[in-house]
Amino acid sequence: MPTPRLLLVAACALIDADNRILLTERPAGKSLAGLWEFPGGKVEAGETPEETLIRELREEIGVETKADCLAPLTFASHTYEDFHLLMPLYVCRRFEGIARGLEGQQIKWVRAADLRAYPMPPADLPLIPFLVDLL
Ligand SMILES: Nc1nc2c([nH]c(=O)n2[C@@H]2O[C@H](COP(=O)(O)OP(=O)(O)OP(=O)(O)O)[C@@H](O)[C@H]2O)c(=O)[nH]1
Repeated sequence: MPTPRLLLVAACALIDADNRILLTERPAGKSLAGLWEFPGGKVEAGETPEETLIRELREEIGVETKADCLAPLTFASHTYEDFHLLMPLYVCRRFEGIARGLEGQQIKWVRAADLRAYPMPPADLPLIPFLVDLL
């Protein structure tokens, strides 16, 4: 079996003053619909992962942040059917704005210990212990 193409996606664990993490629900019609994920998206040509996250946080949930406020935590490396996902996970505690689902998606602030109650894409499951340790 040939190795599927590599897809670079940047994701962010946004953390509020109560140490809760923001999850967003993948909308109906998309792949992995209904699963809860970290905000983020594909790194487009000419973007750094930090630029991707600043753009996606603005577009998806109306939150403003800066590259300085994005700290690398860990990454996911997972083979899906059509691609191999490489997904750096950043942590961000400093942001402006009140997060809301600007694309019609549900959002939830979740304690690290409760993350497993939310069905997540398989690539995300190995990331949970890093957040539990951090928080
Ligand atoms: N943003 C984000 N994407 C994730 C996570 N976990 C995970 O497997 N992914 C995958 O990474 C890709 C993110 O791409 P995207 O979110 O920009 O893509 P998209 O909305 O166009 O989705 P689509 O290409 O499935 O239609 C998706 O295939 C998604 O399933 C996560 O925690 N956050």
